[in-house]
Amino acid sequence: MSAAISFQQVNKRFDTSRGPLQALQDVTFDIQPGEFFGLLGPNGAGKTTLISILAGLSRPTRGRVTVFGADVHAQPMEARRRLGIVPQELVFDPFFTVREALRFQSGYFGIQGNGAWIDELLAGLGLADKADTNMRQLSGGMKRRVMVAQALVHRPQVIVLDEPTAGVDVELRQTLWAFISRLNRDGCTVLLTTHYLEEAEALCGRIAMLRAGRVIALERTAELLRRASSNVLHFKTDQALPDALAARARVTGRIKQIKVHDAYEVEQTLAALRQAGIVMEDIEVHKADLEDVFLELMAGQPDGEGRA
Ligand SMILES: Nc1ncnc2c1ncn2[C@@H]1O[C@H](COP(=O)(O)OP(=O)(O)OP(=O)(O)O)[C@@H](O)[C@H]1O
Repeated sequence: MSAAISFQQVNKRFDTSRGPLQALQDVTFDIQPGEFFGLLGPNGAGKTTLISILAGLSRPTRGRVTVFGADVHAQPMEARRRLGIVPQELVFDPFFTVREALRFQSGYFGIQGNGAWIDELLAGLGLADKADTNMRQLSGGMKRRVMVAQALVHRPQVIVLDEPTAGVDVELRQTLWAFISRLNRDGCTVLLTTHYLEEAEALCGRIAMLRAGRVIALERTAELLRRASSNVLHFKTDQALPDALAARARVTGRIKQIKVHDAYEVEQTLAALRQAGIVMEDIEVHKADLEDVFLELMAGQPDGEGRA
C-alpha cells in the first residue's frame, strides 16, 4: 500500500532581500496510513512551508509530495480530497452561520446530503449550540473549532493540523484531542505540528524534528524518549548559577534544570550548588522528557544553516 504522505527530496528556496534562503533541504520521509505523526521544530524551521507544499499552496523548488500516491501538483484534486488541513490562521466568511460555512465547504468538494456527518462534527467539537450562530459572533476559540470542522467535512483520510492549539484554552485542547484521537483510532492518519512538546509526547507515535529546513531526527516517540536516558535535577532559585553549573543548566526564569545520570551525580551537583551558596527550593529529580531531547538535538546543530 502507498504511504499516506510521502515527502521525497523536498527543497524550497525563497529569494529574499537578504539573499536566497533555503527553507527546506532534501526533506524525505513517509507517513504510513493510520499513524499519528508529529512534526516538530523551532520557529522558522520550515514546518509551515512543508505543510503549504503538501496543501498545494506552494511549489517546492525541487522534489515531490504524494498523498496516498496522488501527486499534490500533478493530481491536485485527488490529493486535496484525501487531505483535511486545519490552517494556523483563522480564515472565515463573517456572513455565514457555522452550519452554512460547513455546507459551503462540503459544496467545494461536490458533497451534498452530509448533514448527519456535519451534526457529528458539531457535537464532537462542542459546537452543537452554535450551529446557527454567525461566524463573526463566535469567540476566537469557537472559530478555531469551526476551522477544524471545515477541514473534516469531506471525511479526509489524512488530517493535517498546523499548530492547532497555539494560544487556545485547555478545554478546547482537550475537546480537540479527544475528537482527533477518535478519528485516528477509526483509521485516519494525522500529521500534527506543535510547539507543545508534551502534546506530541502524549499523542504522536512517531516524530520528525526539523531544524533550519532539514530533518535532524525521525524516530518513534518512545525511541526518542529512550535516547534521553538521563534524569533531570529540577529546582528553583533567584540566584545566578556558578559558570561550571550554568553551562550544564537549562534556565527558565527561577527554574533551573540540570542533567544528571545517577544518584551519585545528583549528590555531587547538589553539593556543588550548596558550596556556591545557592539557596534552592522545590528540589525534584525526574526523567528527561521530549523537551530535553528536543533541546539537546537543537543545541547540537549550528544556527543559520538555512542560509543558502
Ligand atoms: N514567503 C516567504 N518568503 C521568504 N521567506 C519565507 C517565506 N515563507 C517562509 N519563509 C522563511 O522560511 C523559513 C521557514 O519558515 P516557516 O514558516 O516554514 O517555519 P515554521 O517552522 O513554520 O515556523 P513557526 O513555528 O514560526 O511557524 C523561515 O526562515 C521563514 O522566514
